[in-house]
Order: sequence, then structure tokens, then C-alpha cells
Amino acid sequence: MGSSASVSPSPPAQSTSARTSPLETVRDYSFPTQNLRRHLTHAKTPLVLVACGSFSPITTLHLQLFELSARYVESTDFEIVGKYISPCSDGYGKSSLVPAQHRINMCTLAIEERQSDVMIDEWEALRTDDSGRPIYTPTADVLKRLDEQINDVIGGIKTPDGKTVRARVMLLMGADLALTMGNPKSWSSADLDVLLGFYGGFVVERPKQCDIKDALAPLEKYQHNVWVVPSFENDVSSTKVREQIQNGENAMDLPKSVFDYIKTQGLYQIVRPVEDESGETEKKLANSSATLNR
Ligand SMILES: Nc1ncnc2c1ncn2[C@@H]1O[C@H](COP(=O)(O)OP(=O)(O)OP(=O)(O)O)[C@@H](O)[C@H]1O
Ligand SMILES: NC(=O)c1ccc[n+]([C@@H]2O[C@H](COP(=O)(O)O)[C@@H](O)[C@H]2O)c1
Repeated sequence: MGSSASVSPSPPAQSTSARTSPLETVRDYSFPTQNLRRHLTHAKTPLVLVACGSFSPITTLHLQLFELSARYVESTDFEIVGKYISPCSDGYGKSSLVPAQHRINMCTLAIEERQSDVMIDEWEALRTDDSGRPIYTPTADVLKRLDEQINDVIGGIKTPDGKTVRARVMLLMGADLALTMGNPKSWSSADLDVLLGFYGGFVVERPKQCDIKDALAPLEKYQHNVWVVPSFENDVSSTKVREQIQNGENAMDLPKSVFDYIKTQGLYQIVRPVEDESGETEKKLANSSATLNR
């Protein structure tokens, strides 16, 4: 598959959706750089890995994706200088999403508890239009923005011999997400040309959910820019965790602080009939009434 000899030239033109328009706000936001390494240790290509997804909720496996990749990357010509999680906004519209601020809070707790050097980029999750509605951002635009922040705004990464080079920004994904890239209703070829043709991806095996050969098939055109990270048999997923919470079971694949947060905030409870004051029964979702604390 991939070869790190393919060095990215200049980034593709920024699409409108990746820019912050005058009507758009991202409250209390600054681009996180606390664990971005500005200097390479080896004469390698600096690499920034970005995991995009729902994180509803974040699981222990989400953080392990970075650990598995870090181990794998040691045998390549890349050196990881930054690790980012970018939770999608509520505008993605998946019914399993709890509000973005809760998902960010859970990612923060998981990272703190595990003392991980992964950073959360809240930009995608918190973008809203002038009326406060969340804006959905295609994944290619998330990577474009990170590329711009790291390589243009911050000014790139220093090599051991004192030169400044652009970091390669790449999508870190599970094999199941790669498999969805064969569906043109979800992923346009223009998006994929930017995302995998220009940027590139690290695909972590997810054998319980799909065969790696099937997952790589839609990515064949971009194989020079795709790397496969071996994983281990596991059935960890946010879906399983949500089901365990709904059944009142202990969710073992969550950091404890995240499990406690879910309980305290009453997240992922089943839609249940609630008597309102007029005596009428209506359905209320426990999630929607939960308060948001940073
Ligand atoms: N166990 C796992 N092995 C490999 N990749 C994973 C695993 N869990 C999540 N990922 C990857 O992490 C990214 C974000 O995942 P996401 O938030 O959608 O979690 P999920 O467990 O797949 O969620 P859900 O069960 O709600 O669909 C995706 O690229 C996904 O493939
Ligand atoms: N065309 C696109 O950019 C596109 C299409 C489908 C999903 N996605 C992203 O992939 C991720 C999928 O997450 P889930 O596996 O939780 O649905 C999300 O970050 C979503 O924004 C992007």
C-alpha cells in the first residue's frame, strides 16, 4: 500500500465550507497545539493524524487507534508530530449523537484519565451559522483546515537540520469507515480525491465489523497514500456501549470518568413515555434535557 515518498506539494484550494464565514461563529475556540511537536527528532516526514467521527461516546478503542498507529508508524518514513480527534457536529444528523458539547466533554475526560497526548479540535463540532444551527463539515474540509492551521498559520515543522517543512495531515480511520467510502451517496469522488488523493489515510483493521480486503477496495485508486495498521480482535464500538448503558449494564470499554459522566448527565437513555403537567403522555428523550457543563 502506501509509500511515504509521496510528499504533498501545496494544499488544494480551500472550499467555502472550510473557511469561517462572517456569519459563522465558533464560540470559545482556539486551535489546540499543546501536544503538537514543532521539531522532528529524526530525518523523517512529519505526520499529523486526525480521527473524525461521532465519538458518541468516545471508547477506549478510539484512543487505542492512535497507540496502534504510533507503533506501526515507527517502521515507516513518517514521524508523528500531532494527534487530533475531531468530533462531527450535531449537523451530521445521526440519531445516536448526543449534543456536541457532551461528546467533547467526554473526549476531554477520556484524554485526561488516560493521560493521552491526543488533542481535541472542537472547530468541526462547534461551527454554527448566524442563527446558531450547527454546520456539517465534510471530512476533506476538516483536514484542509488542520493543514492550514499547522502549516500556514503556525508555520510547519522544523527538521533536525533546521529546515522548515510542511507536516502531512492524514485521516486516521477504522476499516468500517473506509468501507463506507465505496458509497457515492456519502462520499463524492471529488471529496475522496482531496481526502485520500491529496492527504491520505491510515486504516486500522476492525475484523469484527468488516474484512480488511473489502474495506480497502474503495480506496484502491489511492493506494499509494493509504497505510494499513494491524489491530487485534475486539468488538468495541460506541453502539455496544450505548446498548450497555440502556440495559443498565457496566460498560467496560469506557474510561471510568466517561461512564460516570454518562450516568450523571443521563445520556443514552431509552426514549420513554413521560407524563406532562396536563396529564398527556408524550415522549421525551432524556438526552435532550441534560444540562451541558464544560
Ligand atoms: N474498535 C475499533 N476498531 C477500529 N476502528 C474503530 C473502532 N472503534 C471506532 N473506530 C473508528 O473510529 C472512528 C470514529 O468512530 P465512531 O465515533 O463512529 O465510533 P463507532 O464505534 O464506529 O461508532 P458507532 O458504533 O456509533 O457507529 C471511525 O473511523 C471508526 O472506524
Ligand atoms: N463526504 C464526507 O465528508 C463524509 C461522508 C460520510 C461520513 N463522513 C464523516 O465520517 C465520520 C463517520 O462517523 P460515524 O462512523 O460515527 O458515522 C464522521 O466524522 C462524518 O463526518 C464524511
